[in-house]
Amino acid sequence: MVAVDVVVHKPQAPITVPFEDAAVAVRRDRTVRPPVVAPAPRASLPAVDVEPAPVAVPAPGAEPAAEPEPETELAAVPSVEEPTGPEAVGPPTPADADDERPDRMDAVPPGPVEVVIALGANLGDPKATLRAAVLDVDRITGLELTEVAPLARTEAVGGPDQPDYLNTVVLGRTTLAARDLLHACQRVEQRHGRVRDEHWGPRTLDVDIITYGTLVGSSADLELPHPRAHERAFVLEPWAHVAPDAVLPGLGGGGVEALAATAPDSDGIRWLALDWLEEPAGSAEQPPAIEVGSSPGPADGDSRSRDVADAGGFGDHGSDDHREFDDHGSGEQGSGDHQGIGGPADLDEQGSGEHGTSEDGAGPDALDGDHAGDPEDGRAVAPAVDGPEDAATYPDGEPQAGAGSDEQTARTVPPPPSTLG
Ligand SMILES: Nc1ncnc2c1ncn2[C@@H]1O[C@H](COP(=O)(O)OP(=O)(O)OP(=O)(O)O)[C@@H](O)[C@H]1O
Ligand SMILES: Nc1nc2c(c(=O)[nH]1)N=C(CO)CN2
Repeated sequence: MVAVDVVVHKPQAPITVPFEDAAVAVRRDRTVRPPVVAPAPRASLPAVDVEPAPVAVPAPGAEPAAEPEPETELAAVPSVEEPTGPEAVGPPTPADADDERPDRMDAVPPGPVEVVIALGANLGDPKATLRAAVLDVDRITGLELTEVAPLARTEAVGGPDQPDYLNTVVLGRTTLAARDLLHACQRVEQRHGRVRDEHWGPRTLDVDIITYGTLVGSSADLELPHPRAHERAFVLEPWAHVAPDAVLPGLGGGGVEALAATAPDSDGIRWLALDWLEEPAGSAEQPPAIEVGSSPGPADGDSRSRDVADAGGFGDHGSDDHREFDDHGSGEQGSGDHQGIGGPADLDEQGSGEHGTSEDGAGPDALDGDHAGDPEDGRAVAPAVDGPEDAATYPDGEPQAGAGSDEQTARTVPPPPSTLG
């Protein structure tokens, strides 16, 4: 506590009546403050018409302004940047970690914000899970997917010994606040039996928000961009295929294509598959919509095995035929014309890029002939990723449980993938 006592003695005051001393005492300390004002209510959904107050964004390189002394406990109204504008916010404050007050992660954006979401799985039937999960993510109220990246088979990074992962990313636009999007993604994880028990351990499904517009910020439960995205080829590589010009904002950020090439795990990208969203016939059950606006409840182990992955389940966006997705054109973040995905002709036209030759995975005999490239010219192949019944084959000939059955001869560089919407 800081306090001060001031005493003023006025024995020589020009007063005609005699007196000994006149003293005035003033005591001031900082514990007495104006009454506390209740925090602002949390932005609720789908109140997209609520305009958050802008937050001053320092110019790049500028010294942060000195913090003014807070006058009350009123929580600052959070801000979300324009999708294209710069945003820089400081590290989390103690308040972020200590309480549930709204922060910028709760701000409902004034307009749609472009987002990138990464999905990964290495337990159960990862391919089927990811297909279903993409549909589930697409059905999140307040989120519209625009692109689905190729499916990448990737060596596990960190954690215990575990099977390879299948990874992909989806691009979209959302009118949700960042934290509401996180909760919706966590509900998708839980639908697929996600249980958090081991750090970087194997999982049926992981859904991470990689970017939310250009928002750079951190709170106790959400950091944007994802703090490890810049060093994860298993995120960057599929992302770069649908948005080669994309830029990852924030510390360590940069051009996604360049980051993908230099990421420590770039050699762990075994292959990429194009037409992986195609579902075997006879699984057209429509999943319920993912609701948003509340925190996900505890994981429900019974909910994981729904077989929902019919391409028609993309709500209003698509149809059963992935080629129709292509015809809808790519989103702003996407990469243009990519008709006829998965066919060898497309691959020949577009070349095989840096991963063109075959060195790991099964031999060409293991591939569906419709999708295999020409093994003689060393070009990339775009594998069919059809049924889980296909035998997994690895360089050492040993099947592995985790990443399913989508093997091929090479790490591949396919043409751009499915476009939704
Ligand atoms: N951008 C983000 N996307 C998803 N979760 C995030 C993000 N930032 C922070 N988190 C928090 O991270 C917590 C742990 O997430 P999770 O268990 O998926 O981590 P992980 O997948 O094992 O590791 P990693 O975060 O390295 O991918 C979540 O409960 C969530 O609150
Ligand atoms: N290849 C790969 N490795 C990982 C992944 C992942 O999705 N793919 N996720 C992790 C924790 O999120 C840790 N390691």
